[in-house]
Amino acid sequence: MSTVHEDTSLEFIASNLDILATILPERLLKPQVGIVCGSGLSTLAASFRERIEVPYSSLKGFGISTVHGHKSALAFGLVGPGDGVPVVAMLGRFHAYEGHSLSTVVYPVRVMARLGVKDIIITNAAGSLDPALPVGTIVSIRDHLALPNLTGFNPLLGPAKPQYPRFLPLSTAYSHSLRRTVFLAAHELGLPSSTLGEGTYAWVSGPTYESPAEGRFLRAAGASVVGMSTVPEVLAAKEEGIEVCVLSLVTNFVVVPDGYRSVREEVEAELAGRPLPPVPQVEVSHEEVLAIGKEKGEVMRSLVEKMIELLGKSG
Ligand SMILES: O=P(O)(O)O[C@@H]1C[C@H](O)[C@@H](CO)O1
Ligand SMILES: Nc1nc2[nH]cnc2c(=O)[nH]1
Repeated sequence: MSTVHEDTSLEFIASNLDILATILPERLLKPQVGIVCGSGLSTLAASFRERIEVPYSSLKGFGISTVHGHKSALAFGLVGPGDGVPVVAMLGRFHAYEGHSLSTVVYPVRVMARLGVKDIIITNAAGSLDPALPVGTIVSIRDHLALPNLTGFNPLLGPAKPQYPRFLPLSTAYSHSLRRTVFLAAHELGLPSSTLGEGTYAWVSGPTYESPAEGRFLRAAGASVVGMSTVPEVLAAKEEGIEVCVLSLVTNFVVVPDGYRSVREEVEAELAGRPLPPVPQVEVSHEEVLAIGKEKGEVMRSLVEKMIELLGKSG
């Protein structure tokens, strides 16, 4: 487990506001939109105006992100024309598989809430379980399937707190209004319709990628993409009353063969002098995930920026 100080009281979380007030100018101190950058996607914050990066190490209660493709800093800045919309981005997130507790995983979202963030755009790299969502597609998430939550691993476990609902409904977790904004932004940018899909995100703990049987199971259960993050942040944001949008970048296909070729038949055919064609041995890697993030990061960035612009206009 993380060695981070695990005080999640509102007072402790809010003490970061005092630290930030000594670093940031007034106009950056009250971000309206929060962004969580997924694996390889920290360039989402590359074009913030008046950008100021604050390392997690200079704040209280933050972990350190240990995954390649994640930095450990918040980036503050302005997005869009005119005065711009004040925003804050997590340039690196925490995953439970790194050994972080779920309180640490969701902690930055709670800090964003104290800063006054109203809307959050959570991004991730994910594997596709649906041939209609090929590599490079950005998937606007409309629902989730969280096996860890169903089996007792939920960031909201713990004593009831008066400021939060005890039983959080999730039927509206993925803001309908923000999901509309995603498609309106894509339209304004003239993105081809194939760039953007819609689907359900399955959260698994990782760090292993799915076995073929697990992939088949998740697909049969209704998941469109699968990843190792996001859902804890969604739950905390919803609990904090923040409107949530999730964008998954498909970086790979989950290997889901329809069945298994019998190795007995393969060996017997070979011995009989009629060898069968070799079965391709496909494996996903984090390097591949990061490479697609790099390749598609610009499209994701323009989409997120256009969304923020539209949110700024609608107040
Ligand atoms: O932080 P995200 O969810 O974008 O990262 C994904 C899930 C794992 O952390 C990693 C696997 O390649 O990418
Ligand atoms: N669990 C999981 N996470 C991913 N993140 C990026 N690709 C994948 C994948 O195929 N499976």
